[in-house]
Amino acid sequence: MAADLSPIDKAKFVAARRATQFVESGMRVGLGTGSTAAWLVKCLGEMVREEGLKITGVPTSTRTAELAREVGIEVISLDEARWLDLTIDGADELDGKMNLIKGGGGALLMEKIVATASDQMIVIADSGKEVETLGAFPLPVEVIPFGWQTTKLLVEETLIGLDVLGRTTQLRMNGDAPYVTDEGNHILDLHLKRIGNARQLSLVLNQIPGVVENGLFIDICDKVVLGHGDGRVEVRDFAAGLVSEDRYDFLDDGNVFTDISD
Ligand SMILES: O=C[C@H](O)[C@H](O)[C@H](O)COP(=O)(O)O
Repeated sequence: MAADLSPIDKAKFVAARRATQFVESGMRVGLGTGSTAAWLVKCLGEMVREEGLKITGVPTSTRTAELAREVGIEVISLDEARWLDLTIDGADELDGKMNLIKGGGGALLMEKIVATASDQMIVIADSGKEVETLGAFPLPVEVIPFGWQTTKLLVEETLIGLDVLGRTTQLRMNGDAPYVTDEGNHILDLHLKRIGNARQLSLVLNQIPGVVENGLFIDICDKVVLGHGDGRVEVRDFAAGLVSEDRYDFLDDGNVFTDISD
């Protein structure tokens, strides 16, 4: 599964693979969206098929639902599960307090609902996603299509009084048409460059009529599994700091080896 990967894909893969160590049989697991989460779903699928792992997955997008079914993971809805043991998902940016920007792939709304409905959220990412201050990655804000231009103006007006460096907002496009999320909404990408107070920004954005949710995940993530291009992978816990650092070796036959002790 891991033959001939570029360094960035290696980093994503080892983060995903290491995170599977936190998944136990019987768990209800929130399955994230994006290229890193796709590795996770593939690794979990392999464990279901070859090692008898028994889990039910709650996907955070139609893309992830399709992939999960394809690799053999039983899929249920959040309404069926109600509450989850664990969610594992990627991120576009993460800071030292484990606050995140998510939604680069348009799945922020379902991702935030699923992560919040979980006892624990683990973020898997390549080390390039780590930043000192959030904001270089454009912040996705999901808005309902009705009156989106007015909502955009209100968002821009709101940004004037806040601690951000840039204030450009753009409707996300899919070719010539506005991008439409799984829930039928549009996305405004906010180019803020630097977000001084992410908690305040998140609260203020969600008060604007027409805004459904924003991509700031504050105090939601409990653990980060950070992969590096050379196969190293760090596990960090919000409470304990750095918990472990392991290294995966990529063998010529495409197999991956490590001796993780926990
Ligand atoms: O909407 C998409 C999600 O928030 C993704 O988890 C995020 O964009 C990271 O994706 P990737 O793992 O592809 O960088």
